[in-house]
Amino acid sequence: MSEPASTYPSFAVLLVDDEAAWLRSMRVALQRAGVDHVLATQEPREVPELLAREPVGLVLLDLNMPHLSGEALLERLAAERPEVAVIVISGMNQVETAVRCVKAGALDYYVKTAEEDRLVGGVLRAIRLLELQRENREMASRFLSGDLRHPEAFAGLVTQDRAMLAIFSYVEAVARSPQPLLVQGESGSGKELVARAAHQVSGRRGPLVAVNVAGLDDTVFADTLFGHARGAFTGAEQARRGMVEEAADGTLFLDEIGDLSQASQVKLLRLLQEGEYFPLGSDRPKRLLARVIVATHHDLAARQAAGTFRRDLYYRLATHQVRIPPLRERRGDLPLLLDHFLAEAARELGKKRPTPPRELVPLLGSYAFPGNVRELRSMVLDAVSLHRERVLSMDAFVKAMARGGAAAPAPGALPDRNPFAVAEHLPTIHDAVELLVEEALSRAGGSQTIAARTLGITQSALSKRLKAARE
Ligand SMILES: Nc1ncnc2c1ncn2[C@@H]1O[C@H](COP(=O)(O)OP(=O)(O)OP(=O)(O)O)[C@@H](O)[C@H]1O
Repeated sequence: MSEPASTYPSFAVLLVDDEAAWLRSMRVALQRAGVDHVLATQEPREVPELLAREPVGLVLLDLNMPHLSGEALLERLAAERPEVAVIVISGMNQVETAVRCVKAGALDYYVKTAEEDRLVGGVLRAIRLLELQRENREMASRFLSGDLRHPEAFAGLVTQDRAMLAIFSYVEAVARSPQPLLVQGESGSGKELVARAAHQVSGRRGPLVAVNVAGLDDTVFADTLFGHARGAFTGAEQARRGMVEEAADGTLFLDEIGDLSQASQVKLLRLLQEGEYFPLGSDRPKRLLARVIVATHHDLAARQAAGTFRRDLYYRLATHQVRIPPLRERRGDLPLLLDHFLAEAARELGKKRPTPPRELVPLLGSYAFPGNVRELRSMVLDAVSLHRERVLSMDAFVKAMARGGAAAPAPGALPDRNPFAVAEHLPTIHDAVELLVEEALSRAGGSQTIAARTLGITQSALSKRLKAARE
């Protein structure tokens, strides 16, 4: 489906006033505040036809106009186009009129003499509200249909996990929002891939510019993001564009945001709040034209609660957020990912794709994967590079798991419900252990190594137990 190029908001704002000078100044003020799509008319009678032709989501309506009064038009719009929001702008500061307008369906009421900033602030708040409502509706319909409009953007993310697919739907639903997107998840879980997909579905024409902000001191952070003017500091012989400018009309992806210093947090907050920034040594502000996506492997809410991450910045960043589940919470993806990485490794190494032994997936399923998908990928690459026979050896995997702290059973492996809760008669401890061992061996395809790992005991302990049971 073809979609319009990215503009903010996703709908047009229509100004209706018989005063040409007010229309002009309001249009400029809104455009300066980043509202790209502004239409204007001096003729209230044209409005219904304009609404039929243009994707208008918000009308700023003057009350006192010749031919058709603002109040009459407001009533007509409320009846015929209830989905279009109306903010009334009146020359009069009359409470009764304001109450009447709000009762008739106006979203808000402003007096024309109010400071322009207040009026623009009110319009921006209304736009934000309408965009959130639109995103909500879109999300609800996507969850119901389960369809992705741009599956190709997510093609690099191999998964059939329901939680992951729901995240893709969400990312699509908020793709056009100018609000930041926060992507959380353990290291190696695919945060950067999700950020890239979000950029791809945003319809933004500019590039995705990625900056890892961990370990950047505040001066380097400011210079990297905002750039500098010529002569801004000793050695600054040339002016330099910052990453914010490089990412114009695209996406600025700030990775490891949880590690940002306090001073840099203030700078980022100001950038997001004001939509403007100053390159170092320059007194000419530049506009933020990029959408910001941030990622972290930390729990940002916990950092905020602990006081290491600014609360105001957290709330700015967290309007839209996703948490990528760790691989151990989506073990159903293991066969698919294994397949994908085996093919990838064989291609990279110029080898024939090896056949994985039957026991490999259960073995991988018993492991916690602290390094998530990245760890699985390198395990597979390592195993394929050592591989000689037709069937892939499990040795490389067993060794890699031991290095990754595999002795402990995988966290999260405990069932949600006690499996004995449904048993009419409880088995004795001896019988329960026998049954457990039998089940683990059957799931491990008879491999004692894997069964022992699943049970959280050493292989020699399992083999002793089996011997004892046979005697
Ligand atoms: N669902 C997936 N399908 C295919 N490959 C994946 C998937 N998830 C992650 N990967 C691979 O795992 C590696 C790590 O992914 P990515 O860089 O997106 O993780 P991250 O969460 O951003 O990690 P970090 O926190 O360390 O920056 C990449 O090589 C990527 O190709």
